[in-house]
This record gives sequence, structure tokens and C-alpha cells, in this order.
Amino acid sequence: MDIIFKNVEHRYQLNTPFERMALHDLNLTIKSGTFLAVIGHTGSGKSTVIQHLNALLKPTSGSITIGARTIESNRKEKQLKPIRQKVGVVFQFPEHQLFEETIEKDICFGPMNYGASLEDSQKKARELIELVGLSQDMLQRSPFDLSGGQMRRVAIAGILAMEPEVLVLDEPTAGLDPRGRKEIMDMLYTLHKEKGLTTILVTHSMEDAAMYADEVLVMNKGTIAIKGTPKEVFSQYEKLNEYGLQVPETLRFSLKLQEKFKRRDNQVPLTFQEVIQQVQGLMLKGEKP
Ligand SMILES: Nc1ncnc2c1ncn2[C@@H]1O[C@H](COP(=O)(O)OP(=O)(O)OP(=O)(O)O)[C@@H](O)[C@H]1O
Repeated sequence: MDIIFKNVEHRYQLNTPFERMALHDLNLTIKSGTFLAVIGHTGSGKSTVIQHLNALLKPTSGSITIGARTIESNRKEKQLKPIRQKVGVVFQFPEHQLFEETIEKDICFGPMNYGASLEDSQKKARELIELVGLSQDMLQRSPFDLSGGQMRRVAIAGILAMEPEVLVLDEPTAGLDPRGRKEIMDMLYTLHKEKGLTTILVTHSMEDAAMYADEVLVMNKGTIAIKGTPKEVFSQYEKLNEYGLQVPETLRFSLKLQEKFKRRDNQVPLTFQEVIQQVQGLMLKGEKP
């Protein structure tokens, strides 16, 4: 299911004295099965973009086509409901959306709301709890007994229970420690690969964008400033700087190294392995720092 944004504009509080343009001239195609990272300075429009993906917000002009369905300003709620099932959105701190007394009930809530039977929903909950790396015996426990990272996994399982084709995540690792962050990111990457899920990740972590995404979208002042593979995007580090963004630490290290060696090569190392190769290359050429 490809996603196509065509000339999308979004103004908050339209036709009031507080009207504010949050998105403009936004044209974008996200191919089915892509892992897209969305980065951008605070206020650049990232959250506004992703809320259009499941029609929580409608464009004030332009359109978003998701598979066979189109979101436009004049679409009625009823026409948009099927989109909400196909596109699952995990908001920041999703554990705040857990409310049932058991984890099982929480995971079953979405599918039952869309008409699935209790039995089918419970079967799904048993599959999903393992898929998100938790054990079956947790299903009867309260979600509030879990750690922050575990609660987030339950919230993600609740979204997956709707069998979305597109999974959208707004800062899914915010507030977790480095180990918890890596575990969640690895889990999302495995889900993306194994289920072929189109995954759209809003993140402030340049490292995560570099490591997990096929494509990176840079937002600036309500529109797309750069789009490309992580290497294409991070090679434009001077522009990113202007947009208030850093580059991954491997590249920061590499740029310092090139300064020391007084030599610029056009490499954009995004893994430590690539940094090591770059250092070896500089050494072999007999350069002295
Ligand atoms: N409900 C709202 N009413 C009015 N203006 C809003 C509303 N929500 C966001 N905005 C404005 O729209 C613009 C884009 O905001 P948005 O939240 O999409 O940015 P963001 O890139 O997600 O920021 P952050 O990284 O801080 O979450 C900002 O100027 C913001 O102040």
C-alpha cells in the first residue's frame, strides 16, 4: 500500500484569528514496505504530518492517498474509519493510553471495537504478546505492574492487534534508558522485516534514523527540506546544521578526524565499522594527524 501526499497544506484553527500554517507544499511518496525516519527541529511539522496518516487531522488543502483511499478536507468520518484500521499510530508515551485491568483486555480492545470476536481477539493477544518479546503469563497481569519499556511493548501489541499495514511511531523510545531504547528499536526493525510493515518513525535520534531507516525525511518550517537514503541525507551535514539538526555521532567523529588529518574524503560513515575503515584508509595513505 503506497502512501502519496499531494500538495498537502495544513492550517490549525482555520478561519480564526489564531490560524497557523503548520504544513505547506508537501509532496511525498512512501513506497509500501519502506522504513522511513522523519527528523526535524521542534515545531517543523513532524507530528502534524503523521497525524494525517490516519486522518486524525485532515489537510486543509491537497490530499493523502493510502492504497485505494483518499483523505481530503471534505471526507466524512465514516469514509475514514477503514484507514484507521490500516494505519496504526503509536503516539508518544503510549503507555498513557493503557487503561484496562489486564494486558490481555488492553490488546483485545482495538479488534473487538472493530467487531472481532472475544475468542479471535484473545488468540491474537497470545500471538502478539510473544511477538513483542513478552511472555504469555503476562496476559493476565495489570499493565501498570510493568516497566516503562514493557508497557510500551503492550501498547504496540494493541496497535498491531488491528493488523495494520502501516505502523507510525512518534518518538517510541522517548524517556527510556539506552538499553530499553535499543530493545524497542530492534523489535520494531524485526517487525518491519518479518511482517513487511511500512514503518514511519518520528525521531530525535539521528543514530536511529541512520541505523534503521531505508529513507530519511527532513522537515523544516512545515515542508520537506531533504529526502533520501541516510547517507544521502547525512552527507548534507552543513544544511542539516542550518535546520538545527546534528548528524550521527559516527559522522561527527569522522568529520573531526578529517579535520585532524587535514583531509576531506567524501565518505559518510554511519557505523563504527565504516569509521574504522575510514581511519585505516587515511593511515594507509600515510597521512599524519
Ligand atoms: N493544536 C495546535 N494548534 C495550533 N498550532 C499548532 C497545534 N499543534 C501544533 N501547532 C503548530 O504547528 C507547527 C508544527 O507543530 P508540530 O507539533 O507538527 O511540530 P513537530 O516537528 O512535531 O515538533 P516537536 O518535535 O516539538 O514535536 C508548530 O508551529 C506548532 O506550534
